[in-house]
Amino acid sequence: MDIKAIILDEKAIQRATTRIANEIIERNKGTKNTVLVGIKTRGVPFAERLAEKIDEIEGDKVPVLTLDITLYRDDLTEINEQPIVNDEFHGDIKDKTIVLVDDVIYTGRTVRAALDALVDKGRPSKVQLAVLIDRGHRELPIRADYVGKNVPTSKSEIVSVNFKEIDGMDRVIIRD
Ligand SMILES: O=P(O)(O)OC[C@H]1O[C@H](OP(=O)(O)OP(=O)(O)O)[C@H](O)[C@@H]1O
Ligand SMILES: O=c1cc[nH]c(=O)[nH]1
Repeated sequence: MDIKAIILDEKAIQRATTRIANEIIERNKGTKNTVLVGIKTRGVPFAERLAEKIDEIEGDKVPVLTLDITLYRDDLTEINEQPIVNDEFHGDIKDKTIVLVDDVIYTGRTVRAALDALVDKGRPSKVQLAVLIDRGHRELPIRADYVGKNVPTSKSEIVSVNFKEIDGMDRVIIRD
């Protein structure tokens, strides 16, 4: 694995997380009716970190739910197979403000599948999207409301987000 660049280090991830947590609070004038929904795999620890930050800032414990979407797409190829959604989601989202959380947005297909899964579970009052990295190359008309960092990439590159909870370290790298 050739690391071409370290885009964010641990401190930078912390700063981006704090900023997004503040933006979520500001945009929604608090977080009273808010539920964070982390998209597996790394959307989940990111959502948990955002919830922790929101609690620190607002003293408000927002629920974190987990959405399990398994992609059968190899990010290195141009094959665009549809994500498979596994039904592991337990929580009431009716009339809630949902913030979908993922580590990376690329084609947008994962988020589209997550939106489909979500509306099957109930009718949220609104859905917003938070990502740590937007690497461009969208194939669907989907954009994030909260972005840690926009990273211009070529299609052949891969952005890897590493979180301590899963990978033993915090960093975001670009590799070939
Ligand atoms: O916008 P898209 O083109 O759908 O790509 C973004 C998705 O790709 C990554 O997931 P990955 O498939 O690597 O699964 P993982 O998170 O379980 O590792 C990332 O975590 C996003 O969920
Ligand atoms: O480069 C990419 C593309 C999709 N998802 C990732 O996590 N990285």
